[in-house]
Amino acid sequence: MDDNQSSPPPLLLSSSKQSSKLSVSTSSSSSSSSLIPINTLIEQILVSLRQEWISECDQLCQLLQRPHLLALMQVVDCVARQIFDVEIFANLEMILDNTSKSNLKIIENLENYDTAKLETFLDITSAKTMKLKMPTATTTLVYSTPRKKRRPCQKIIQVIKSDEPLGVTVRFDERTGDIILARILVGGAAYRSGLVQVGDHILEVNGIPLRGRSHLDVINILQRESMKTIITLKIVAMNRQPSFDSTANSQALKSYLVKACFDYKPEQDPQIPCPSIGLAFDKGSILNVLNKDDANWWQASKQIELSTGLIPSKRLQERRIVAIRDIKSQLDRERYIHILGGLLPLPFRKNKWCAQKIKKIMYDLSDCIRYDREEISTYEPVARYFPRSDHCRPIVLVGPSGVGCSLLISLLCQQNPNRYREPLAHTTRYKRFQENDSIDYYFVNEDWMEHEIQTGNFVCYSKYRGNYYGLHRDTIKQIVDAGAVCIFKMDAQFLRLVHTAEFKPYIIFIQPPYDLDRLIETRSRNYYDHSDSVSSQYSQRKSKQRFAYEMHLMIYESHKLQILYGHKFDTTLINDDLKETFNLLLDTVRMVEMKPTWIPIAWIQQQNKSLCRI
Ligand SMILES: Nc1ncnc2c1ncn2[C@@H]1O[C@H](COP(=O)(O)OP(=O)(O)OP(=O)(O)O)[C@@H](O)[C@H]1O
Repeated sequence: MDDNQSSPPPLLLSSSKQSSKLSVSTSSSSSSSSLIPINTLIEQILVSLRQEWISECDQLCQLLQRPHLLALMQVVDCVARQIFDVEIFANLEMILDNTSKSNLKIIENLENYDTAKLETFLDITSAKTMKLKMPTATTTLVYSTPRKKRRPCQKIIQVIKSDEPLGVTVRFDERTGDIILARILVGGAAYRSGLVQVGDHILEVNGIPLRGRSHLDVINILQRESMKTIITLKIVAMNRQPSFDSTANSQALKSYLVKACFDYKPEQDPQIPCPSIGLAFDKGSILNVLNKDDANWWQASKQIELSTGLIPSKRLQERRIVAIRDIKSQLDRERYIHILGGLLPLPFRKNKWCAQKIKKIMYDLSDCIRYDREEISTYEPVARYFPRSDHCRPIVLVGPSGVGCSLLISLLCQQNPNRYREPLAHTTRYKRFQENDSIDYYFVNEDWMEHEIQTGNFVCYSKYRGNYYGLHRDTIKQIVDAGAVCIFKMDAQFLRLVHTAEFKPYIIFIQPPYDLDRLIETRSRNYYDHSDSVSSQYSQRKSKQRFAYEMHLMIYESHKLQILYGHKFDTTLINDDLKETFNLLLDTVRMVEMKPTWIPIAWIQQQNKSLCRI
């Protein structure tokens, strides 16, 4: 390069200024012909910085070593070479680690590079780098044929990534035989490269031509090659935007958080376009939905993991649930039932005591009178709720009969009676001699109670031996207004009456251990202590059978509750060892009091609406 040349490339100039300040001896400033690549300059600056004992130098070192910055600098060097026509690449192999022969070919082809396009590419890459946190390094090189009039240009692109998948799906055009990019996962390696777009045609992958092969062959090749760290694609770029479309990108990144109301295992889903990029999740997981462009398959990531995957859209999942519910044949139900999520195989063998019951519970949801068929839960939009001093979220325990909800509540209330309080129930039963009104129960007359039930003031109620028992919403409100934590158990079928913006309850499911022997072991001492005295061996055996049957039923009931109402549970505690369960309960309740928790976004919207009305 001529010394008198008016405008040297800005990045090179700034680098050499920097280097002189840090006393790096470079020959770049003295002679134009010995202009050195930026990457070499950076290495020299790093050597010099590492000799300094200043924390800022450390930070600068880290910045300069970022893979994306280095990738950008490689491209800048290429551009500089084109513009200034100087030999700046002394050693091509050094520029690209792991350079294969095909990569060298790409570099050779850079001779014919369209500089304007390279600059566009730089814009794209830098814009993406600014917008996204990148968990893995993605380096991209691009070679494109000169664009002829109205003809889409062919490109060879290269993505250097970790062992993550490339993050794309393809579809086949049966008419033309083209293999077309159908979907690019937000945040995936291909997305971060910014070099491919939905609609591009893929001609080759790592030098293997794809056209003319069977679908299965193409899928196998793509799956195998896309897991490699360096992947080179020959594509025909269709419908390209002239420059990076930042609005489209920000649209794609507009995410929203949902709580999953079903379990999902992509490898068991026969309909997913590509199981390896599916996102597995459990009921209750919080998902970040990043892209809803496809009506059937959304793109989402989990809260803790950054990688994006495919999940069935709300519409698709709702349709499947409805379809599966109406399947008549038992065999088909068993085949597709996993798509519903949560319908687990039984954890123990059927026996003569409950074989009939099993079938009903597991497969005849339509027969279950408690099940609300109108409610199809797939994803529930959620928001964070920060603890407030004027509203402690009530804690509701739900579980199969006999699992231990009452015992846990009484232990918690004994631990701190001022902080944890159980609301008193109402009853129409007559007051017994030793009982006191407002201490044992609120004793009320039947007309009043029926009227209150009609007006929806009882959050749960039942009739036992001709008498009503129930929990009035005012009794819960009184405890909440007093600033205490209201804790009570309730039948799951009434959850919707209390699962409201007014109370914002935190629902804990108390589950028995699903190991039947363990359940019998933990509960048996209690049972035999309290069971009637047994005289003969026969009646003892009968009593044991009856007890085992009850434990069976508890597990069944628990499964059923999880299937039907699991999406409403905030957490699940397994009541195995009583002391451990109690400690877990205490930790959970304290966590709800002190830390942010997830609530349905609808509760916040409802509250805002009612504030507006005021
Ligand atoms: N972890 C445990 N280990 C041993 N026994 C337990 C455990 N949890 C509960 N129990 C016992 O199980 C019995 C039933 O408990 P509890 O009455 O609390 O159940 P519940 O869920 O309230 O049932 P229900 O709704 O039918 O009243 C009690 O005798 C209790 O002592």
